[in-house]
Amino acid sequence: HEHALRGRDAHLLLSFKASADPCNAVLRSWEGHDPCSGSWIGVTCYRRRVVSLRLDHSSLTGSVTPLFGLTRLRVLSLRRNALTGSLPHLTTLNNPRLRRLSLSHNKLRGTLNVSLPSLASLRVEHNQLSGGVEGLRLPNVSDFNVSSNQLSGKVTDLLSKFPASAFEGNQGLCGSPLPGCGEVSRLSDDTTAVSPSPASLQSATDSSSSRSSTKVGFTALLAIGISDLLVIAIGLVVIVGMYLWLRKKLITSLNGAAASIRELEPDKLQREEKEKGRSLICFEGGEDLRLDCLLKASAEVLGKGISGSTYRAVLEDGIIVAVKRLSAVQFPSHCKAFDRQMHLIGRVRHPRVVSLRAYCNAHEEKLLVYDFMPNGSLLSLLQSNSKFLRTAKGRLQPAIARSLDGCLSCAGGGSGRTLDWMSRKQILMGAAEGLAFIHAFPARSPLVHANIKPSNILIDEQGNACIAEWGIMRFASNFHQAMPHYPSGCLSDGAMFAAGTTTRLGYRAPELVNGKEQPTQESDVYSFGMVLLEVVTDKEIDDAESEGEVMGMVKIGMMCTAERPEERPKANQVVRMLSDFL
Ligand SMILES: Nc1ncnc2c1ncn2[C@@H]1O[C@H](COP(=O)(O)OP(=O)(O)OP(=O)(O)O)[C@@H](O)[C@H]1O
Repeated sequence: HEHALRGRDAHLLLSFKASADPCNAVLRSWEGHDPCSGSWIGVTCYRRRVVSLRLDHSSLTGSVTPLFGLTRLRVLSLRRNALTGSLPHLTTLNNPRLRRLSLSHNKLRGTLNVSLPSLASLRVEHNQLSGGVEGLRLPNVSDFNVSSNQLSGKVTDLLSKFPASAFEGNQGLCGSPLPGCGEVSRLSDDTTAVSPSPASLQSATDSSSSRSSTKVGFTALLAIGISDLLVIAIGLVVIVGMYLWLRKKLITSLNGAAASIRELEPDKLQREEKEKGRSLICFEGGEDLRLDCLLKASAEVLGKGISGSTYRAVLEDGIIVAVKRLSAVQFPSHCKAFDRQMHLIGRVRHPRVVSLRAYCNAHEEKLLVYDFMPNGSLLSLLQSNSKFLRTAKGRLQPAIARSLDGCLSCAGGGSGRTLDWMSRKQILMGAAEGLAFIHAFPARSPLVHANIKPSNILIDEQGNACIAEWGIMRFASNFHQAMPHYPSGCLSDGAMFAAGTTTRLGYRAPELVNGKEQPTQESDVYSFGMVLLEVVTDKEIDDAESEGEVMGMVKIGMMCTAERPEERPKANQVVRMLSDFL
């Protein structure tokens, strides 16, 4: 039975592929009948059943319907594609385990009917969904957004706890937290009530003219005047009295409230501080991560650097994340600025930047949870590509050679693939795009990566390079020691020569060597330039086509590694220059 269900998972994924990627451009790795072989991009399995499918920003088209036949699915994330069609009625019957459904920024139509107690996150903003929201029965959803669709009708009581931003951009939706449904019609009623019709105006004129024609005696006029004055005076006394009474009440209650806040505050703060210390602070896409689950997850060390160790953690639901455990020596304090920086990093979302999904800043533990990049780092690619390792492996006993493969994958998943010229250019371009995005991100002061080196350029499921681990190093206590420089002998001589560097500074810009200057966007460009020179001057490039281009790329590297920071190009200029080679 299980075997048949596995076969069904494969069949459903392949029928999704047929409509989503008809040209076989993105889902090329979806081949054969085993989605759990580890080679199908975006697919995560647990006990050989598909539990997660993440293919954001993948230019997919067609219908998502086949995917809802995956009965073990927990996470479905297909944001920013061009998916069309409607969503089927989702119930516990078909999708009993679905926890996260992220289909924002697509072209989905039809109505929303989802009754799933298991669902914790529903994001379908920026689609063309229509109809009401009464079909959403989601008692446990904590992350919800249906904004910028064509939904209409009243927001149900169950959903009214979400902020207005979760519903905005739907012309026809009304009711808390949006303006009330009756308000528009009441307003128009009021308008008709107060705006006099021509007929009523006519009759008012008639009656006033008839009054003026009536002769009223002086005594009567005096009596009317006095009674009017009396009414006004009484009214004034009542209003002043009420004002004084209300003012007194307000002051008493405010005093009481202030006193109670003062009394509660220390406790409350302590409690919050404690809770904060124990829990994860989650950002977009990490909403259902929990610290206890993370600590229980089976983990494997990916590597250890100056800033701490990184683990590959497989959570209960089969989701894989990378957890960076910051070294207590380098990051001993628990400062507010660190929290502010993490919140900033958690907001940065770009296909070429590894997303921070959550973090924990407790006194005894600082954990950063990132998307896991399954194809290792540029460092591992360069190493597994190196002649030394290949020739060494040739001379070794088969068993030892196999263990060398293992070592490479420990060091970040070295694939052993040949790094051809085109891949090198694409990796550099991806990293430059990620860096340019970080540099241009709006923030109070310019954002800086401060740790650019090949082990922080990671390769995602689709083979794209992404920039990782940025913005942390400025909190390291021994910041300058921790800055990216490389153990002598590792950076290729070609790169050192091209950069005109005689001393072994590695990726560290010369202005940072005295230990007084803080890293800047210019020093990031320097580090990137060193990486670029290393990638393009590698003796292993044996692609004849590349010969003419190498010199052009070296020129870019030399510009980036100019001695004077102000002479270096900006990251976005580097992107433009690199694009000429692609
Ligand atoms: N999100 C991730 N997905 C997959 N592998 C990762 C991820 N983050 C880091 N790694 C890999 O884990 C290994 C260890 O990374 P780590 O950041 O701890 O050390 P480092 O980059 O060598 O040094 P530093 O501490 O200076 O950053 C590296 O090979 C890195 O490529």
